[in-house]
Amino acid sequence: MDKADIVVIPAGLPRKPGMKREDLVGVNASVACEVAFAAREVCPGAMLAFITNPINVIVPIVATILKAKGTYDPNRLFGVTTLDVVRAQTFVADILNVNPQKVKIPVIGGHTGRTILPILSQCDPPLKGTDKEREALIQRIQNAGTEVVNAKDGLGSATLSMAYAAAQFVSSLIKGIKGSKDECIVECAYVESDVTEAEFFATPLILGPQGVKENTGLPDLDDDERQALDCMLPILKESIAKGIKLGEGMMSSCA
Ligand SMILES: NC(=O)c1ccc[n+]([C@@H]2O[C@H](COP(=O)([O-])OP(=O)(O)OC[C@H]3O[C@@H](n4cnc5c(N)ncnc54)[C@H](O)[C@@H]3O)[C@@H](O)[C@H]2O)c1
Ligand SMILES: O=C(O)C[C@H](O)C(=O)O
Repeated sequence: MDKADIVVIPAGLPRKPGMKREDLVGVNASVACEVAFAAREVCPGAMLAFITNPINVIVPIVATILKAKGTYDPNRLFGVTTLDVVRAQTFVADILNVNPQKVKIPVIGGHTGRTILPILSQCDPPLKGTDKEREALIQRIQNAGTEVVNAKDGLGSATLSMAYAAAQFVSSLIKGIKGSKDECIVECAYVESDVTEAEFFATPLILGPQGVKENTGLPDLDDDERQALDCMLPILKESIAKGIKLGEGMMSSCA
């Protein structure tokens, strides 16, 4: 890790069938801040990309600790939510019978249950379908992680698809660092944000040499999506408050 520009953190316990991602916070919070502290010792200024669950809580924990230590840069701390986008692309591509890599679809919010909000109204190519079909698709995207955890029956969570998603996200971070003038590098990720009343929130981000170059904000939303956003915000805010409180409590144990 010495002098690394990017540190990707996949360490931690995966859930077992019947568990929620938040059930992992007791064990994984300490993993997250130990790794973050080590990274700050040997590669201050590195971009930190956390895969460790529960993302919605882990990122606020790490931000709180780093803030207190004076080493926090909100543009360089990411919760990796790329897998939600990859899933949305894949399931939409199945329906449209197109190459998943050609599907563009923002997924906003956080990384669990209803906080995962795929914005189907902005899908390119456009997606048609009844309200019932759209609702089923949204639920499939939101529950895909649980589907894998159940299928693996105690042997872990999504591995290959996560590796693919992480490779895509990190490639984009690298392209951003290299500062390609001709290319606008955009990825959704869970970062500190003032886009909604949730202090951390995933939206499409333009990446550059310093990490987040620009937060593009909320995509256009239809009425159902706006309602889903309103429903998700209290859930997300509760997780964030929990993360901040845990982060404050963990300062001495992680140092
Ligand atoms: N963000 C996402 O979309 C996403 C997707 C998949 C998995 N995850 C999360 O990633 C984490 C890992 O999941 P997995 O399925 O790869 O689990 P896994 O058990 O296959 O791998 C976890 C690895 O972390 C290591 N580890 C555990 N505690 C550690 C510590 N204290 N220090 C260093 N290494 C440690 C283990 O030795 C193991 O190699 C879980 O928290 C899981 O929920 C997130
Ligand atoms: O679902 C999990 O526990 C792992 C990961 O968050 C996923 O979405 O696959």
